[in-house]
Amino acid sequence: MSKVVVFDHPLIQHKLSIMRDKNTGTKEFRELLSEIAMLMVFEVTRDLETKEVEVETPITTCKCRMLSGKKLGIVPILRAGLGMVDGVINLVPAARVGHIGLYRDPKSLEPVEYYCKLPEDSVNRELLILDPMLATGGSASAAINFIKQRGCHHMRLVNLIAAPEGIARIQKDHPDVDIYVAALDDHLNDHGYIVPGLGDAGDRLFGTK
Ligand SMILES: O=P(O)(O)OC[C@H]1O[C@H](OP(=O)(O)OP(=O)(O)O)[C@H](O)[C@@H]1O
Ligand SMILES: O=c1cc[nH]c(=O)[nH]1
Ligand SMILES: [Mg+2]
Repeated sequence: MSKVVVFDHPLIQHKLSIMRDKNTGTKEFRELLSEIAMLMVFEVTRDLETKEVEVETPITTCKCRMLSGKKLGIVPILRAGLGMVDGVINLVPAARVGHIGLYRDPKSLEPVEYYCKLPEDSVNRELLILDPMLATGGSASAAINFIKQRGCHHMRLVNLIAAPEGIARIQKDHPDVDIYVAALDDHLNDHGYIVPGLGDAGDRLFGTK
């Protein structure tokens, strides 16, 4: 069963509250999403493997620790997931970036694929799938399917806000994928939007509405 980790750090919660406010404009929304993504990835990567290495400082040699496990890759789900890339790259500059293009059909709420390009060596990487919103879970589940079809089986899902419906969908379809969120909201409305949520993340990020 997927583990669900909710980050209740005061800085994350403060910034997310500003993002939820309907009066927050595109510039601030974009900056906050990037900042929260950076704070989240700090915790998401807490259990990465390290190994002991010897380092020569200007004073002496000492035993230190450095990353030793799988290299990381990040996979934003377009469009809104793009807003989390910079924040993550700031902390993990060597990560390769793949893209999955999906939009949710407004009537059926089913995901429609329009792009998928993953790094060639994704199979050997631990992938962080980025999307601010986990609503019905249809988009994230489809994205995970694409990734698994390409032979990658090590991934984590990182969302800003999740609805219980989305969590249940991922736990059913992909019990091997852990989910990291900044907030677990109440429910979905009749249009499939998260309540209370923050509205349409892609439109708020790119100012398209
Ligand atoms: O869990 P689901 O019910 O599938 O909904 C979540 C999806 O909806 C949003 O994308 P959207 O379809 O609005 O595309 P956009 O990012 O291009 O705006 C969001 O960024 C997720 O990808
Ligand atoms: O609340 C929601 C649900 C899906 N996509 C969004 O951008 N917001
Ligand atoms: Mg959208």
